[in-house]
Amino acid sequence: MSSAVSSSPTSSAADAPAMIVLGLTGSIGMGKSTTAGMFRARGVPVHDADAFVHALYGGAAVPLVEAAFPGTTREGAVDRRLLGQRVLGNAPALKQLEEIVHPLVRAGEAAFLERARAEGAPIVVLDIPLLFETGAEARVDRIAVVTTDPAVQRARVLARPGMTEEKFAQILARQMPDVEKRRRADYLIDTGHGLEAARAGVDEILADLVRAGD
Ligand SMILES: CC(C)(COP(=O)(O)OP(=O)(O)OC[C@H]1O[C@@H](n2cnc3c(N)ncnc32)[C@H](O)[C@@H]1O)[C@@H](O)C(=O)NCCC(=O)NCCS
Ligand SMILES: Nc1ncnc2c1ncn2[C@@H]1O[C@H](COP(=O)(O)OP(=O)(O)OP(=O)(O)O)[C@@H](O)[C@H]1O
Repeated sequence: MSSAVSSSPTSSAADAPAMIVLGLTGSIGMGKSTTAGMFRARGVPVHDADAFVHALYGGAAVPLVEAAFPGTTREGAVDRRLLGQRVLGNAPALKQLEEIVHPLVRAGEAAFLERARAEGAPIVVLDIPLLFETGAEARVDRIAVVTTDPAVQRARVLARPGMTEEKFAQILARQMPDVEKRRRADYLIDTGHGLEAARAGVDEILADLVRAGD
């Protein structure tokens, strides 16, 4: 794990204590959600962009998605399998979907940050799969990249129900390569050595952030 950090945490109000925003990212199957859960278990508020999208697909995004991709919603909810079939491997369609979804995710993230600030949280985590790809670096103070060996990643992803080699390749093609993400990270969490090792990594990061906030 690298502890090299350059920027200092920022605060929206001059008299309020600074809240440190940690960006958490990683490619498909690297263990991002599991690691985000470890931050949550330590009492750190987490905003999970993938989970937020999934929730939107049972609410605000449904009419927008149905209008753009007719036949991909069922009984008032987006069918992610059908939608995935429509957009994965079709770059313009995926871009169109991202243009619908990403502003809603940004708004949800802003509301989350506002709530966390009001509650006086010292540290929060933004779990953003496309952190580097969408320029979200500018919205976080530090970046942790969840990573492991590509063979482990591959085995994990292909073990998922409904996952195929083709779908995996299509998603990977839309994500910045892991090696580049690692290069840009302030911290690395390797999920290839079990849950305890990853938890220890999470605790080291939190200790470092607490020092940075002092
Ligand atoms: C294509 C969809 C319907 C597939 O749904 P499904 O439940 O099968 O997959 P899930 O959402 O769990 O994502 C699987 C993996 O793909 C990654 N991923 C999702 N969307 C994208 C994307 N636009 N570009 C690159 N990777 C993506 C996720 O981070 C995750 O690692 C869904 O991922 C989606 O709606 N994506 C577009 C919205 C988006 O950009 N989400 C990313 C976070 S804001
Ligand atoms: N530290 C760890 N030790 C062992 N297994 C792990 C660890 N972290 C994650 N895993 C396993 O790896 C798999 C993928 O994890 P997870 O769902 O958290 O990945 P993800 O990066 O959020 O995936 P996606 O981006 O595709 O949603 C799961 O089966 C999970 O149990």
